[in-house]
Amino acid sequence: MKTILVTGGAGYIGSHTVVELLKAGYGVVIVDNLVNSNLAVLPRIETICGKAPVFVNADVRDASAMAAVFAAHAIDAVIHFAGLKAVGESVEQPIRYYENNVHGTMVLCQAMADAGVFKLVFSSSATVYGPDAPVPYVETMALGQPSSPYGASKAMAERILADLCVSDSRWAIAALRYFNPIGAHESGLIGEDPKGIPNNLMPFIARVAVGKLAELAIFGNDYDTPDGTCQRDYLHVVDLAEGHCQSLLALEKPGLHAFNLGTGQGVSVLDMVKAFEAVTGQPVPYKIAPRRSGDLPAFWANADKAKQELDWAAGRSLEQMMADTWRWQSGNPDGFAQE
Ligand SMILES: NC(=O)c1ccc[n+]([C@@H]2O[C@H](COP(=O)([O-])OP(=O)(O)OC[C@H]3O[C@@H](n4cnc5c(N)ncnc54)[C@H](O)[C@@H]3O)[C@@H](O)[C@H]2O)c1
Ligand SMILES: O=c1ccn([C@@H]2O[C@H](COP(=O)(O)OP(=O)(O)O[C@H]3O[C@H](CO)[C@@H](O)[C@H](O)[C@H]3O)[C@@H](O)[C@H]2O)c(=O)[nH]1
Repeated sequence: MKTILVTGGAGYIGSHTVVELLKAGYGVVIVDNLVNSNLAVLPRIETICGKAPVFVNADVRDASAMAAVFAAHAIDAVIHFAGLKAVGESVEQPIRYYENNVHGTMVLCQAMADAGVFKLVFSSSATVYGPDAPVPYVETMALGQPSSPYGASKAMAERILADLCVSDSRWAIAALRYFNPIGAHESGLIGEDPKGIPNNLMPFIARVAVGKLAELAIFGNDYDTPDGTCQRDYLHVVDLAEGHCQSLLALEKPGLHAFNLGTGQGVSVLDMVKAFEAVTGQPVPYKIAPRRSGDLPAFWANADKAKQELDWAAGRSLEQMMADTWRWQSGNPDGFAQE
């Protein structure tokens, strides 16, 4: 049985990926400092899978703690989710973001090399293409100039990982560029649980529908898009989790391999509201508000490379994303905090 170290495995995408890894027969060791997650996710993972991951409460920037993890467990590969992800917060706290996302990745990689582990799957983002890239984004495009420290931290980490691969041919790294993951596990037991008022569209819609927030503000309806609202490539978080399992197979080839993980379809903010209402029957009151600084009008993936090289495609429908989001939100109105 292969054992995967999952940093940030208590978080939103990490927890769904841990479920898919356990189901696929991997052993899992989670390292998470719980800065944006809750221990209550662990028994829920065990309920879904019938088995539990090992959990280590540690920070990936803590070199001695990471050395201890590699000494205690025979790790075959690492999936590195641990990072901070709020775009607006990163503009206010750039050093905290670079320190966590860039320095954290460097400490992890050094610990891996010291332990003789050279297979890594890295959580990157569509934002690395930068604001000027033509749509759809394709992996052959150069990294752009992301406009936020968060986006820049992901692009910097990718550059460092590319340099590592040049320095030592034992490294095999997949940089997975996620588009907009939404939805929840179909069990309704785990899902996205942002602290405070959500920044992202889907959890905001879900909190309006469950009565925790009064109305959605749609940030701009005067973009040059079919209905004037921004378009994004929303994919089901379980499809994304499966993409991580598939990408582990790509780690047989040395070097840095970038993959877009998205559906290839752009969906507008208004279409998201309509789809949620149609699937759940819950009204989502909204108002049109000014544009949000830094938002791009529209972007989506060319996901052909993942299909060809990973045999992966985002197959779950928008309807399923909405139904699963609502099952999670309505069954857990206070997220994991109620436990
Ligand atoms: N959710 C998205 O829309 C999205 C899009 C593109 C990329 N990503 C990236 O994917 C990864 C996972 O995102 P998510 O949505 O699951 O976020 P999340 O905040 O739910 O999960 C991140 C996890 O990492 C942990 N963590 C953060 N810093 C840590 C550190 N220094 N040491 C140990 N643990 C630490 C947090 O406690 C949390 O459990 C992040 O790197 C994020 O930047 C997310
Ligand atoms: O209350 C809200 C929240 C969002 N939006 C709009 O909804 C769309 C999607 O916004 P959001 O869910 O915040 O996603 P993005 O801004 O596309 O950013 C996400 O997707 C990027 C690409 O993967 C990642 O880099 C980011 O971390 C992640 O937050 C945008 O047009 C927003 O203007 C609203 O109208 N109202």
